[in-house]
Amino acid sequence: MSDVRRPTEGAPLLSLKAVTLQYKTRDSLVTATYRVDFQVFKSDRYILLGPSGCGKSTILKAVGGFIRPTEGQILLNGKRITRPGPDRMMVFQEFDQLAPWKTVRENILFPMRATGKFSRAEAQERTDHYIEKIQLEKFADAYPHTLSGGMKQRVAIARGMAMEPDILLMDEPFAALDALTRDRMQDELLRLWEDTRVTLLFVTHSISEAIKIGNRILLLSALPGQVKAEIGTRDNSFLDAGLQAMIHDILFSDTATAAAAHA
Ligand SMILES: Nc1ncnc2c1ncn2[C@@H]1O[C@H](COP(=O)(O)OP(=O)(O)OP(=O)(O)O)[C@@H](O)[C@H]1O
Repeated sequence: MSDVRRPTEGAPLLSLKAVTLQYKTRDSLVTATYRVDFQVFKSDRYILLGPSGCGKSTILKAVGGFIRPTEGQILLNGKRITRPGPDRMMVFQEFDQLAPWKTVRENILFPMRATGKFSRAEAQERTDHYIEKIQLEKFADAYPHTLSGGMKQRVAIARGMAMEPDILLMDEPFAALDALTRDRMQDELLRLWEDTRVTLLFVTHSISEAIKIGNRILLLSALPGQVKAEIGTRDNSFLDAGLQAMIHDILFSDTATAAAAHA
């Protein structure tokens, strides 16, 4: 498959500028990320990679508009994010993210109609298109509890993509799947991306998944998450053991590293 690199021109779609994210509880203050900077361009498959608890999901929640930075700015298309919106769809790790009382078809259709972004006819057409893309035609009228974990994740991805968001936020969407299904789902996501060129912001703590899915990878340090490096990948770089070793070294070294490039 062809790779999309960071465009050398044009404004970024998403910018995080010195973003500090904190959780304040009655008796504690957790700093999840400290002054994180990065930019995502249209059609990037941008990966947030780092050890457990380094604030990856918290960054995704902040881009989703669910929490506000204590310090810094998050801009989408040059505008500050202040609340959730249909321009940012989310796919979670959990299999229970679909509405259990709605069929596959209704789950995919619902956000398109609820937000009024698409007419009834357009929404129906887009639903059929995505059901075909994820090869669940036979399950279009099935309820989520009758689907496997992988099938549910395909529906959640189709629902997100069908909305044509500016950016699709994916929080370890394949982490709860068995290794074989996970591998297939990664291939399927890349196929869907080829069709849609949707911008992805994808969280994982798997180095191999990051290299396979991403065209750009942000490496974060342990809590509080700080940027250690940013790496660009190339076609078939998931076969590149050297890249895996380099990422491992950067992630687990003590010193912060300046942005690294993998030509
Ligand atoms: N609602 C919350 N209240 C208080 N602290 C929280 C809350 N959610 C997360 N945290 C803390 O913020 C830090 C970052 O959590 P976050 O879930 O963003 O990490 P992560 O990198 O996504 O981890 P993982 O890879 O394990 O999912 C952790 O120390 C976590 O305990």
